[in-house]
Amino acid sequence: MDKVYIEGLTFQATIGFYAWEKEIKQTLVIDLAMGWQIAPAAENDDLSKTLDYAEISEAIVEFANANPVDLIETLAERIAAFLMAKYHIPWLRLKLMKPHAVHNASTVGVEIERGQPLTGQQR
Ligand SMILES: Nc1nc2c(c(=O)[nH]1)N=C([C@H](O)[C@@H](O)CO)CN2
Repeated sequence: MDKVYIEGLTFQATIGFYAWEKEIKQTLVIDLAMGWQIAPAAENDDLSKTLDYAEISEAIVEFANANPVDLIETLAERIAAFLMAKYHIPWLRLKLMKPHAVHNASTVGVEIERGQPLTGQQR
């Protein structure tokens, strides 16, 4: 299956279970792989036939800031559902990290896979 990637998308958002976390913004980092048939875009050299990683990166940051939640699990699920619906993405793997949450860990996070990978016939 072909994929379009965004790795290390780093941004600030309000996220966290504790009251003090609702008053600040914290760093989040996303790695995202999206199943997509890239041949039509390549054949026509046409951005409109693929997933625009620049547009999607902006959409993720806007969505995260418009939808503050407690848990990174909740944000990961909501971003996945939002992207799949808006961009008709059949399958994605999303890793959401909160690097400064645990002082003696380099990062913490969740990783989810949603949807169905494209089969050979759909490629
Ligand atoms: N599995 C999770 N564990 C924790 C989360 C979370 O979102 N998922 N969040 C917190 C706090 O918000 C933490 O980041 C503050 O130190 C704790 N554990």
